[in-house]
Amino acid sequence: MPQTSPAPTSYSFLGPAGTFTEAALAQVPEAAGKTWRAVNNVGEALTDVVSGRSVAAMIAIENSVDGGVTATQDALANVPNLRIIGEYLVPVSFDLVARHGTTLADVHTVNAHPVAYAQCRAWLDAAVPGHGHIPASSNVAAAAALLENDQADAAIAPPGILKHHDLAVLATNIGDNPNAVTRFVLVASTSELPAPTGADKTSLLVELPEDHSGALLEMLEQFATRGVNLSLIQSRPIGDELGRYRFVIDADGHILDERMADALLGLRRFSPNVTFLGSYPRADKRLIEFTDRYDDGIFIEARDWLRALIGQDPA
Ligand SMILES: O=C(O)C(=O)Cc1ccccc1
Repeated sequence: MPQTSPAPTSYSFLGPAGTFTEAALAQVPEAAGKTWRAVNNVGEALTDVVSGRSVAAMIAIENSVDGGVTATQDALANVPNLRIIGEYLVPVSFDLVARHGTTLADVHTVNAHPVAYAQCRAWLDAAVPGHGHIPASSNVAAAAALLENDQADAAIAPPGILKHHDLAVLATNIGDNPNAVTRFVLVASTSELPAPTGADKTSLLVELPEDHSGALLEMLEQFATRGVNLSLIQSRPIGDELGRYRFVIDADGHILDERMADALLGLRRFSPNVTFLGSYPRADKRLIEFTDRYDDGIFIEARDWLRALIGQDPA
């Protein structure tokens, strides 16, 4: 009998326990009661998915204060055959923690995940001027390291860290923006599309054709002429030479919406490299608004009209 490997059931997330990424995974009903695998970085999470070790991975993709999580955007560009199947929002706030006995005046070096550090910079500059920063792989790893070595005097950690580590809280709510939110995506290796809900998002990576004036405008026209609104557009260096960029794009709507499908056809004709990262329900469940002339029926009628003109009556 040929051996078939069992379908994966575990979910990977940036660990250890207590991270915001874990809180995002807790929002996924399908993950309840399954094994959760704590990993050290986005690359490891995606490798788990590609290798079939995990059914899906939860990764941070954007923060309302610090912007796109570039490590995630680049990893999604470089690991093929992945699809985003869900989006989740987690409000984030940060505490400064230290080993017992440390006071704020003793703090010279701070462990922190780079995305957390970027969100607490103003507070740190005021309260701990001249401090050094040691990057950590996650918010919880930053705190855990205080008990493993004495390279740093304090760490930026999520509220609730004391449930996981015997540390002292020096300050709470040190984030520069009290309304900070991080957006996470659940990534799987599947070609199955989540069903359209009317409140969907499509994520794409698009490269521009060789340098020519108006190329960016032409890319944007693919969306504008089909009534598709963009909620995110960010450039990232492709990495092979100076001055070459890909665009990370989130567009309102689902690939099964006619206007989005038509925009994708336009992009495919125009761009040397389009990656479809997925269509999935928006975390905020906000229904997509568009004017009547971009309704599915209008696209279908136009296609049927053309077919009739060339003698290919629709069946
Ligand atoms: O999930 C975590 O806790 C992380 O360390 C990643 C992160 C960093 C900063 C804000 C949100 C998520």
